[in-house]
Amino acid sequence: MLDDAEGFNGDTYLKDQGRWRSYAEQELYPLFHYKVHEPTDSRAERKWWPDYYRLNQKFAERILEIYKLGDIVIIHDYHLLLLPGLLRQRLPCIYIGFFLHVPFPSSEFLRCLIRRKEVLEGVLGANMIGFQSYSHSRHFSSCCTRILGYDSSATGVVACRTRVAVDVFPIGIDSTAVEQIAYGDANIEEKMAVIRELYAGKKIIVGRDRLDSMRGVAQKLMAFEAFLEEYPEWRDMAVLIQVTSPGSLRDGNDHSEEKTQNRVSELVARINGLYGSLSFSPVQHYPQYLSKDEYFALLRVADVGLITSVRDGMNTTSLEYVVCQKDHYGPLILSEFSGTAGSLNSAVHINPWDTRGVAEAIHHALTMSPEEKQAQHSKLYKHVTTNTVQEWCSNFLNRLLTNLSSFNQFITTPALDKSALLAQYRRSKRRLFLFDYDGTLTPIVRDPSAATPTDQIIRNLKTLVSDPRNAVWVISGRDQTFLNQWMGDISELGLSAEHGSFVRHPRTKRWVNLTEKFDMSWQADVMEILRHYTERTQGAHMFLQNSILTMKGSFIERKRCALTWHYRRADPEYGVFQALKCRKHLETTVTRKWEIEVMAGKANLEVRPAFVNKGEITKTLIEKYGDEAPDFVLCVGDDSTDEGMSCSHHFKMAGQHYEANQSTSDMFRSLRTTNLSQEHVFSVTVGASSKMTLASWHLVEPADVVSTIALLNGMVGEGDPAQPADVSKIPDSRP
Ligand SMILES: O=P(O)(O)OC[C@H]1O[C@H](O[C@H]2O[C@H](CO)[C@@H](O)[C@H](O)[C@H]2O)[C@H](O)[C@@H](O)[C@@H]1O
Repeated sequence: MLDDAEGFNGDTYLKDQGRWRSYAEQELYPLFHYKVHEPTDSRAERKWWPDYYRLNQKFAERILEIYKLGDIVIIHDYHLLLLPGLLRQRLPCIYIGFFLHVPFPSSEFLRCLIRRKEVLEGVLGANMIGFQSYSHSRHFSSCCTRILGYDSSATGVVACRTRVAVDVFPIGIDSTAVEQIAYGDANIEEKMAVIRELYAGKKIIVGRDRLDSMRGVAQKLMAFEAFLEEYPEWRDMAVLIQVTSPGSLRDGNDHSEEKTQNRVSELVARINGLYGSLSFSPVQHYPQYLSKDEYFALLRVADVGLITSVRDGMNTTSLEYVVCQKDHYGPLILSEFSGTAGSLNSAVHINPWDTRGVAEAIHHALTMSPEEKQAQHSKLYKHVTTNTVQEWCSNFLNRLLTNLSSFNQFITTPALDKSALLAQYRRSKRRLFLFDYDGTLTPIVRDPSAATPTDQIIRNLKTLVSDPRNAVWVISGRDQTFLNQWMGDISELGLSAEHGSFVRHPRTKRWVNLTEKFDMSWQADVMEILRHYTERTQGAHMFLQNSILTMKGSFIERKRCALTWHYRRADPEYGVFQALKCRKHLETTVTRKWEIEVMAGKANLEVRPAFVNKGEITKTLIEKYGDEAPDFVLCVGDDSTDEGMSCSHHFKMAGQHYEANQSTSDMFRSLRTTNLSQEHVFSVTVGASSKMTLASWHLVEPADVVSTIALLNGMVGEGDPAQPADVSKIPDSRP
């Protein structure tokens, strides 16, 4: 990536430190603050990206040198977004917590980043990702769904093989240290006296910001100008002391920092020209760094603190201001776009874009009664001194440890032990195979009719059924027509359609309808509700995995008995939202009237008679063996409707009913109480090892299921994943 031919040798690295930060500060930082730069030929971006990658790689290399098993790595901020992924590649079991100090933008903004995918995948290498505020965490999860196609919620993202926790940790300051410095230094008192003397008889409004466009200094000045215009009584009575420290590289590559600087100077000159005199300028602008003494003196002497940032992660000045006002109770005016706004509820909240509104807020702050100021301040002070940075550290660590221990102990399902499976297969005489279809024998794709079995699957199923010791069943939610069309020719294969509603026994052509006597009038009521949601859950153009997809919207699959409402082709987040509403609607109306059940499948809701399910059919098949129980059972499924399939027998034994929300420990304990000998049963879920399941084993994807069958058939190399023939067959990674 970087070599001497490019002119990068060790010395240059050391001298040219700024280049390592270029990508983070000129691309990520502005974009994370909702700022897109002017169109460019993207040459600079292409130059910065390798440096950014290399920087992250260097950190990874150094960590790997000193890492010991069990160590926890905590990574901070946007300079190191790739580091979690780089570490995870080398050490799959490493524990990583990541915290982002700046905002995280909505997917509409992140999409503008050329390297959006790499950045998201990189940070998803962590076990837990922390954000300053709920909206940032929600945006992140939504980006993972909309840009990477992963399943996500406000609390986590399921990335390929594992669940990454997402949480909110608003950061605090070391309030004790700030208080000790601000109140324990005679120099500060001296400086305060000087400022007070300079502005004797005047109210002091203080602003201290970095000079970049995100800090809203121009907005602040415009609001101050409006304040002097609207409230002439304050013209000689109030001064705005604004200190702006120079920004870093961060304002993008469109010279906007320079523009902000010019705009600020113009505004200062205009306000002082309009409302100042020879003896007094209402805006005192200091474009410089402040010493610690000066900074704390200014915060202590202020009558009002004014923060108008248009976007920031956590505004520490606002927190320090609160500590410094413990004997003066100056109100804090705080932008609602500041990361601290969510925590500092008692501040005077403003919208920096509402110039007149901010002017009014300044007047209000200056005219508050002493009691009101004190009451407001004491709430702010309590918050800042309770939610300190120390508190933040322990919260972050505790939550990370909880997440790590729950992943490790309860959720992780081991990969299928294929040698144990093969050994038991070879020594057994009565073998039962139960396969789900969608997501198990074939990958999940966007269009149900495109999920057809490959030649390898058919060949392997045929070989499997040809052994008289094997009873092989496909137990699916699909209807008879579909199963007949694609697997009907394998006469030795048992088929169960629509979640156990219809059964075709091996070596028969006839389908038995188990719902024959069931009143089907419920379908009309359910259809009406499903139509209502179909009409309201339309399609969208969506960006997924680097291509634009036209999502046609939700639709109803009408089977002979069951009705399935599919929302995979709707906007992913809106589809989930509508499905929740639809499910609730069904469960508070039709399921009370009829003996029917609503199941949440993969991007679908299915409604079918309550007495048929995959568990029931499994139970019947096992019971048929009577005293001669099968000595080999392989049961493979991928979604919640299959969970009942792998455990029906032991739940009967335990006299319990399986509840989807039953705690994991209960579920696994129950699994061990089956009446079939445990070493004869292989219940396998297809998906991540971190998936909540009753199964004892997992395989990552349908291709692994096929290769496992091939292994039992002695057809090694037969189970290689099929190449998708057309775009409709490209697996959809969302569950
Ligand atoms: O029990 P299964 O064999 O797993 O069948 C469950 C449902 O699968 C089908 O829908 C699902 O797979 C589609 C193709 O990959 C996918 O587009 C859809 O989003 C999934 O929900 C099928 O259409 C349903 O009838 C089955 O009940």
